[in-house]
Amino acid sequence: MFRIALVAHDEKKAEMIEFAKKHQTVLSQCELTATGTTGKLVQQHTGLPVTALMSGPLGGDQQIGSLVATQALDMIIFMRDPLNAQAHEPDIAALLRVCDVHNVPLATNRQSAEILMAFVKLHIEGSEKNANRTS
Ligand SMILES: O=C(CO)COP(=O)(O)O
Repeated sequence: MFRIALVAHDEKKAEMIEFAKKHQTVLSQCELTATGTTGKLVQQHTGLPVTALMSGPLGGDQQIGSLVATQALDMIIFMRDPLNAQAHEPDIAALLRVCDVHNVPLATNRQSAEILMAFVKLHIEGSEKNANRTS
């Protein structure tokens, strides 16, 4: 099962919700973790179970980073706001860095996120086909 983290800055929360709704079927077959507010919103709007950690500015990005460092996540969908400065910029930079350190796929915009979702979908469909063949 893919372990995916969802993170969205305030200006990108609506886009994250729309993204989660669009990919609800695929995401329902994944284990979802998120920063606090993103997680609550995705859960509210989709009904998907999401483990919501601390809010980003309060340490949520660092918690996601620690999951990356311990190989507890397979990919991160991070809808970043490139136009507004964030108070917790150092935490964000650290999260991006730790993904590169551990070679964990990280999408920081919608189109990259779509490509990662297409990969996850293909993978899930492939596993289902294999399961049907062997059963
Ligand atoms: O700030 C964030 C990522 O840097 C996101 O945090 P929230 O999901 O709690 O808004």
